[in-house]
Amino acid sequence: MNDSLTPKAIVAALDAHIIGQTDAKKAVAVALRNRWRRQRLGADLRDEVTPKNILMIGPTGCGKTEISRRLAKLADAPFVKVEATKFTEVGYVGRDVEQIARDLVEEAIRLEKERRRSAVKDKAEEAAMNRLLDALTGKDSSTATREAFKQRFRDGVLDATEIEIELEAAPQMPFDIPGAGPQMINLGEMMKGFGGPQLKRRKLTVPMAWDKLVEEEADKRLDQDEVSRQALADAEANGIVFLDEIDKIAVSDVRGGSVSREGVQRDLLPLIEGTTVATKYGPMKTDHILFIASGAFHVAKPSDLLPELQGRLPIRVELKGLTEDDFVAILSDTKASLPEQYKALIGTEGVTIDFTDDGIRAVAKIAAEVNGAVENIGARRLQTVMEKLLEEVSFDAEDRSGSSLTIDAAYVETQLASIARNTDLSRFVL
Ligand SMILES: Nc1ncnc2c1ncn2[C@@H]1O[C@H](COP(=O)(O)OP(=O)(O)OP(=O)(O)O)[C@@H](O)[C@H]1O
Repeated sequence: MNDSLTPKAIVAALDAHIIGQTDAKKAVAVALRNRWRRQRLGADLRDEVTPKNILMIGPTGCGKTEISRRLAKLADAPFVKVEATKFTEVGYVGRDVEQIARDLVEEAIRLEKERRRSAVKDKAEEAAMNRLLDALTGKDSSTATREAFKQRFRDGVLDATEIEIELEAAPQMPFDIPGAGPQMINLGEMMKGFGGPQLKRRKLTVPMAWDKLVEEEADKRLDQDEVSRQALADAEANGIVFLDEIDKIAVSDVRGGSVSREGVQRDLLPLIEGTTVATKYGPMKTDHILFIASGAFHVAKPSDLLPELQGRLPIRVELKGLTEDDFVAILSDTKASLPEQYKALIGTEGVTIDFTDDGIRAVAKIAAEVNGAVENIGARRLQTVMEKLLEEVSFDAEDRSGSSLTIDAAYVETQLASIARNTDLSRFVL
């Protein structure tokens, strides 16, 4: 992990994307830094220090997932999000929770491959280009023809052309056998025993074929054993699991369903306390995974969770519901904010859109109003409101090329006010 990721630096980096919620940002920042600190301890003490897992309490759409996801990205750490309620569904068997660890390893594998692909990029691209030219011009084509096609490819002339290429078939079965884990059949590996991996012909556009070929050529050049080993270690030491809706498996009453909910808590416990899960890359220890559990806790309270589980989530942070002013800040002060995204997207069609300050304020006001009148879904409301606001322009942007549009309070009013003020309608539309 990067030495410069001090708690202050982490909070500052999160501030660029998430408005407010300082307590939660500080808690995750310290948790991440503690991992860095632990790596610097002597071996005997290092094993004793377990992560101080976090319980985030706050209404929906206020930034719980976003903070955790951004933290993982910052740390380049494997991250998975799981809904705790998923395990209360019909057909659930206790060991399904182990799938969380397996998913984390898969994510670590993806990250590890991504890191290593850049090292073999040049060689992979060279080989991919040869295969692409074989497909476009035939294996026996002259150097001049190949060079000409290479140039056309680079100039984007072939972007809409479709070609057939041979790719390795997916290396494993497309479905998991519940609980099978390590015994999962790896078709790619099996086929190697029968003279190489299975190939499959696929028809793709040239740019898509290029991406697939580069990926395949890069993977061929990676030491798969080394990738697995490193990814497993990465998941064990740096993995972050976000357990959403933990409040929904707390037992606040004795009515139906509570047994299974308590059962899920019991099943989750070993994972959080530290156990070894069999994965197809080898056994994985879960002791040092950081768990961030989250829930609104409108009905159940944290004290309704099993005491053992409460003990494993010692850091409690409360996140606040977002106000109209927060919405203004989210729209104006975050990196790659929604208005910026729409501006750039519509800009590709030659239409310039600009948001005025009062336009932004009007969007924030309507989002807050609809949240109050219909259902409070937090900052997610901004997405639905913005989408509706720009629906018309998004649809016919190509006819407006060269024009510009100023989105001020008056424009927002005309587009949205009638929907926003009509509760029944906004229930469906916004
Ligand atoms: N404080 C905030 N600042 C900026 N954007 C926010 C904030 N809170 C939420 N958002 C945006 O709203 C969306 C939903 O937020 P998020 O996924 O973090 O919700 P959540 O609190 O985890 O809710 P849930 O428990 O329902 O999953 C995301 O796109 C996120 O970027």
